[in-house]
Amino acid sequence: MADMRLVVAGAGGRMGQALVRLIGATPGVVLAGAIERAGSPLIGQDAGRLAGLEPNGVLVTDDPLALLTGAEGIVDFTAPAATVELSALAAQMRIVHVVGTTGLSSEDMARLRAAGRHAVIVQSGNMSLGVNLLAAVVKRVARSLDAEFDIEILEMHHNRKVDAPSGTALLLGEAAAAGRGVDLAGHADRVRDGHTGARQKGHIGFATLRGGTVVGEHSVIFAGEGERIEFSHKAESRTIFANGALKAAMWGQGRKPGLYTMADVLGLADL
Ligand SMILES: NC(=O)C1=CN([C@@H]2O[C@H](COP(=O)(O)OP(=O)(O)OC[C@H]3O[C@@H](n4cnc5c(N)ncnc54)[C@H](OP(=O)(O)O)[C@@H]3O)[C@@H](O)[C@H]2O)C=CC1
Ligand SMILES: O=C(O)C1=N[C@H](C(=O)O)C[C@H](O)C1
Repeated sequence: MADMRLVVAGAGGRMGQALVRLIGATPGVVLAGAIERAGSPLIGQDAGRLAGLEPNGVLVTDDPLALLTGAEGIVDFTAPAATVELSALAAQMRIVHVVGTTGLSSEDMARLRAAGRHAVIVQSGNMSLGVNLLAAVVKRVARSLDAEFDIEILEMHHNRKVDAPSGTALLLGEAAAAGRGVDLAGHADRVRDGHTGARQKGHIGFATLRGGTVVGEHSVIFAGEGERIEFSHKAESRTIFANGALKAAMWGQGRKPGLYTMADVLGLADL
């Protein structure tokens, strides 16, 4: 089978550069294009050189439509508005759209679901194997512990991150809520400030730290009477996310259109 031709959206960003490097080193995929937003100073630059490699001849453009006609997939770690637009183009082209972008609203998710009628969309707040396994463990543990155990989710990221709580923290919160059989939206304490009153039983709390160059760290804490169970994941490199994203792209090729998650890709969905 011919190599899967992939376009990287946000190719000049932290994740975009990691993807360009990994695509160059991964059998079965080839870099078919690189996109940045209109007006970006990166337009016209060589994507390989931007990623710290030898020039690869793929020049960054702001015209996704032209690139996607010659591609089987797009890997997208950008911003919510861009991701929603790209999902509509992926639907038009009937290709695979891997969405790593976080900070998506429920309206954005509805747009991705609609695009999934025609495209294969794989969306996850964290593409790593470790975090998706952690989510499966958290769901299972939450099923066994009642609301006497308070669930708190703590995350830390680098000082350039723009959304909070992180996509991973929310994914872990969804897993905990699913294990408990409740909906996260009605049970999440995403921010605490001032005289909040005592903790509400059954709620899932989030705490956000930002600083330095931390790639991504998450802990889920089950705090009970006289004991505490903690599960953590520490990302040491962005390659783990890029690796998951490429796995998702190849998994999606030839699959029925739909909105999928990394749990589907990794065979963890029924845990
Ligand atoms: N799911 C996962 O496993 C992971 C998800 N992420 C998420 O991925 C996203 C990107 O993270 P990161 O790489 O660190 O961020 P960066 O800011 O480094 O990169 C984002 C890139 O996307 C570009 N961009 C913005 N709008 C558009 C557009 N309309 N078209 C094309 N490119 C665009 C930005 O350009 P400009 O700077 O000019 O705006 C920038 O180059 C975040 O939402 C982050 O949370 C990150 C790591 C793992
Ligand atoms: O912005 C980041 O850097 C990351 N974003 C994702 C998130 O919001 O959880 C995944 C990872 O933790 C890095």
